[in-house]
Amino acid sequence: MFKARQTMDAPMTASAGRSGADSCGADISAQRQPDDDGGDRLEPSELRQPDPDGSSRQPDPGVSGDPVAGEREHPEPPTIPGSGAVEGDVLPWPREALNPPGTPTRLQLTGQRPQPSVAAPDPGSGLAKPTAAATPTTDASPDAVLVRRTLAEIAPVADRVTSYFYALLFIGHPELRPLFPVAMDTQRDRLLKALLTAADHMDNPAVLTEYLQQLGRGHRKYGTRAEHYPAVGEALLGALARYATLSWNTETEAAWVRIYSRISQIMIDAAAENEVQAPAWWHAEVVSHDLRTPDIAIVTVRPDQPYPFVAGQYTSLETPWWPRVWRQYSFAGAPRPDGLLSFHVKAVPAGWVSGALVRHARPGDTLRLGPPAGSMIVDHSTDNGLLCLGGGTGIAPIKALVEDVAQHGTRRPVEVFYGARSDFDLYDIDTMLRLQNTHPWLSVRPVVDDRAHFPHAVRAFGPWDEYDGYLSGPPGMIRSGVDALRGIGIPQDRIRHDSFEDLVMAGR
Ligand SMILES: NC(=O)C1=CN([C@@H]2O[C@H](COP(=O)(O)OP(=O)(O)OC[C@H]3O[C@@H](n4cnc5c(N)ncnc54)[C@H](O)[C@@H]3O)[C@@H](O)[C@H]2O)C=CC1
Repeated sequence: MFKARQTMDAPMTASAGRSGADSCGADISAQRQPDDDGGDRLEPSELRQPDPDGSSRQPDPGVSGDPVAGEREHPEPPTIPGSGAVEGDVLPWPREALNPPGTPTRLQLTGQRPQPSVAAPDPGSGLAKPTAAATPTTDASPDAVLVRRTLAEIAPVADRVTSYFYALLFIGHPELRPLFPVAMDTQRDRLLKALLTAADHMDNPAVLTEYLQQLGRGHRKYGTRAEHYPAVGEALLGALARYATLSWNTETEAAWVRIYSRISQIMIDAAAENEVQAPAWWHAEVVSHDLRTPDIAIVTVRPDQPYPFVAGQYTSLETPWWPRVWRQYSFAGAPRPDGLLSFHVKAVPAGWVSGALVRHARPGDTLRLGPPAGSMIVDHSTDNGLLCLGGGTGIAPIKALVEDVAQHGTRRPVEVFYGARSDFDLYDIDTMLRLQNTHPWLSVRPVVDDRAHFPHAVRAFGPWDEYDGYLSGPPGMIRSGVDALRGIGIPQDRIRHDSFEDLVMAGR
């Protein structure tokens, strides 16, 4: 172990030094919100809410405990959005389709209807589980075989590994504790999960590198500096050695040191490169708050400096009420000339950030935004149509994709299926139908379905062989949507959606 620890200092390279010198770690305390004094030592129940505008507004009364893992808010990669159309564009589906565009399709599912697909494990739960490729195969590298053996061994005790990892980290390096949220209960495994997920995919360098670069850039907003990485590596190896007793030996430890050195170096380099191009975070003032249902708000903000992004991407967002608790939201529109950004936020049960954004944010409040991320963007190198499935607030990036196609002025058919559990939940249908009226190449089909069969509605339409798929919504809908789109003939490599883990696993 000692040897391993020494070896893990390797990532401290020239670029690492650059990164550390003036990184946001120093700035973050300057940016800390008024309520943040000593906050990281408080338990959630002790939290006092700030009152940034002097009013008595308080965060979500429904918040009794911890942030919920499912709060995207956006499935976070463990811690990855003028028309030239001519009227009369021919849309490649039969006109005898069930309902005309714009008419809600009600799925009266019977025995004859498509059955729900078998859901894959929830990527949001537990540590990185060894994937199909975790089974040693002849083409897996020797290090990958060793690393996956460890992952398989610790999977059943994931919670304990996580607790031990953070205990080691914070006891050995208390100076790192303030970089993490006050309440770690559901956030705590994001870092570890990211590392283990990366390790599990070490034989897929293209995907791994892109993922880690994004992770490295994204960590700048937390105040992460290059010199923090060895401490994390020590805690990682300490936790693995403690719980993978059967597979842990010198050889395995050396393999983990090599992979962690690679992981951390890619993250450090990406952060250093990004530092000269972009701020670690942006401040953004809420300029409008449109409560569409009691639980869903469209929040529009004005960043304090230009915010470059591409339609289909998402960002991380921190409210003044819950410092260092970040959640991800997709941009609900393509970049616009006035620079404003909109987000669709649904207050989920016990959702700290979502509750605060829906129930307490008001014009004049200031949020923080992390860098843009995500690769669910329009492929402009093809003329293929876009088959888009947006479930619930997952319609937000789909709207951005539609605006993007419109801005490019191409005549590509775009077919949007907008799924919701009830008519009431189709909170943005008017906007989507307005877009449909403006753009002849666009069709919007609301699908009201509360039995999780929504993605299979596409089967009744088509043909879809000249379409690319874009999926956005709850993780289960994405998984079921991938199955449905593959079932109607769209190859995997033409199906786009967020979530690194889903992408990697589906790509094997
Ligand atoms: N707000 C944002 O910017 C974005 C949000 N998301 C995600 O979208 C989700 C939206 O949640 P809600 O609005 O509550 O959606 P919801 O739970 O009400 O579901 C929306 C639609 O998806 C269907 N569905 C749900 N689970 C399914 C499953 N397992 N298989 C097949 N179909 C399923 C439902 O039947 C419904 O038609 C959240 O998970 C959020 O993280 C995704 C992208 C962007």
